[in-house]
Amino acid sequence: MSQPNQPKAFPVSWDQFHRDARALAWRLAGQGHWDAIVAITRGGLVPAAIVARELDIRLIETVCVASYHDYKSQGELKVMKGVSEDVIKLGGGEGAGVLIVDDLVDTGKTAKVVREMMPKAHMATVYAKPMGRPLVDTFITEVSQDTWIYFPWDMGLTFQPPIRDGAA
Ligand SMILES: O=P(O)(O)OC[C@H]1O[C@H](OP(=O)(O)OP(=O)(O)O)[C@H](O)[C@@H]1O
Ligand SMILES: O=c1[nH]c(=O)c2nc[nH]c2[nH]1
Ligand SMILES: [Mg+2]
Repeated sequence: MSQPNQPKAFPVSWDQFHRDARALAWRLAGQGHWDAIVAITRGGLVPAAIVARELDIRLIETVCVASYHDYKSQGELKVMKGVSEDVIKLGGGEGAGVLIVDDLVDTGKTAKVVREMMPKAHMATVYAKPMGRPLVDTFITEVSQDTWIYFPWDMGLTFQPPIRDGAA
């Protein structure tokens, strides 16, 4: 189970996230036409907005899943809102033509639950860890399982002690 106190840290700035999400859009653009995006809230909302802008996708749905209830442990996975039948049926059923977007896949628990709702959808994340990687069709950057990704919306500017004072 991943935790923010993982030994390795991968901090991502807004600029970096925008570049990586755009790179994801470039990759997806070469793979066909998408009728709709299903964003996995909340982390998937940000890359979904960027991908939707780049690929001119106007039909955006959410699936509301929460798995990490505090910053210490992965709680039970909860689906708070599913995907509308209209979106699932779009490209002929089972999510064909639908792009599922999330910020990352870690253990793959979240991706597995959402994929089961739309088996023919295309799952895309910006980042992936090895355990979850088999559940994702397209991603940009892989980090090791013992790395915690720090997203820009979870961070703020803070003082950094000089390296000579023992900063890691
Ligand atoms: O592959 P997994 O182990 O399931 O973990 C990945 C999920 O965990 C995080 O969401 P989280 O449930 O923390 O909610 P949030 O998007 O609202 O931050 C992240 O945004 C992914 O959706
Ligand atoms: O901010 C986050 N960083 C991560 O590495 C992660 N893994 C699951 N959920 C996560 N949230
Ligand atoms: Mg999430």
